[in-house]
Amino acid sequence: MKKAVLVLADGTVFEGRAFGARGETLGEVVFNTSMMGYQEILTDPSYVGQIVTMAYPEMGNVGTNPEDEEAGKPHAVGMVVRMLSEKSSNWRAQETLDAYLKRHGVAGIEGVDTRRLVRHLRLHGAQQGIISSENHTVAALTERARSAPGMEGMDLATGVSTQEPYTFTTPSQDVFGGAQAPAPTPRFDVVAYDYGLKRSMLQFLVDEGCRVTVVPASTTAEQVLARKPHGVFLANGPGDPAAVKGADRTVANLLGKVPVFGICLGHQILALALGGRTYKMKFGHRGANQPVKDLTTGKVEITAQNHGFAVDDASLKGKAVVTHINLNDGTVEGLHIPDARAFSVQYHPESSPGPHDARYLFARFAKLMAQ
Ligand SMILES: NC(=O)CC[C@H](N)C(=O)O
Repeated sequence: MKKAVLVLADGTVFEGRAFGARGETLGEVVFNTSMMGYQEILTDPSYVGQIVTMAYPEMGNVGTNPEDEEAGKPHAVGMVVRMLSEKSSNWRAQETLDAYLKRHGVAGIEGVDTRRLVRHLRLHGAQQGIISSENHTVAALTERARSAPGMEGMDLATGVSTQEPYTFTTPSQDVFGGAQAPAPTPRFDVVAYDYGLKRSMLQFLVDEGCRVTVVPASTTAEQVLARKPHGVFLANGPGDPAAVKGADRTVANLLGKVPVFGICLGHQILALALGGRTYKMKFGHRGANQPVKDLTTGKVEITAQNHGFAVDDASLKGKAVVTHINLNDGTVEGLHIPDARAFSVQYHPESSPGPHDARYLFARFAKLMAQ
């Protein structure tokens, strides 16, 4: 295999071998502690502009398949792994991870001391970096990574959002049982803002009896209200929430008029709509093992997460109730605005990949719409 390097903006170098597409890729280097689900992670549009390091040491052993795609293609711009499994060993596998990334033009590096890399990012923060299998000097690569703009101020959601509205009616799939569960008869019309959404979120909404209309991020509140929806869903997405053009004002104009449920970027935008502030975290939360406490019940959920920004609790000035916190660092994980029939979570109740502890939140949204 061809030699490759990962060079961070602070000049740290990691050597390894190229896999996936050859060449060079630049992005924010982040780490994910999930042991499985690399295909769902790679295809999650929230990873636009990011190179994902998988902390778990062996990747690629179940190959890739058409059902585990969260969007039509991988959105992460690069992948860093300790050991790449050359063989796919799973009844659903259709392509190796290497061939899959090659086909989609995504560069990877394997054989990297990912334990050192993760510790480095944890200590010094997520930062821009380059994977390269071309023979450039480390100094040149460092300089390029150093001068690349960071995530702050980046409106990446508008770029990945759908151009046209569309209807989504597919329920979640039972990959073990083979056939799909029949979709329940729709009871609710839901408008879903696409900031870079994962398909499984829509499937779980359909499972709860929602007829989902997905709309572009730039859709105005008036256009949405004209559809007379029972509820509005704010999806996840890449980049800086504060940079998503007009999103805070749009959501502010929806609050109080229709039930709202937000996930991740959607949660952050909901906070901005209330006049709150979001900030860039040092290295974020990415993985399938983040403990979150529901302050209203005292219950702890193990959650899937993927975010690099967070809501500043103090900036909300009591306009929302903080319902959930992260038990690792105390950051805000959930909000409730009782007067406006709106709630949101920073984590991913659809998981995909990850534990199913929080899937009840889709039912909570349905209950809110039924009232
Ligand atoms: N998954 C998401 O929606 C991520 C939201 C935002 N881009 C962040 O990194 O915090």
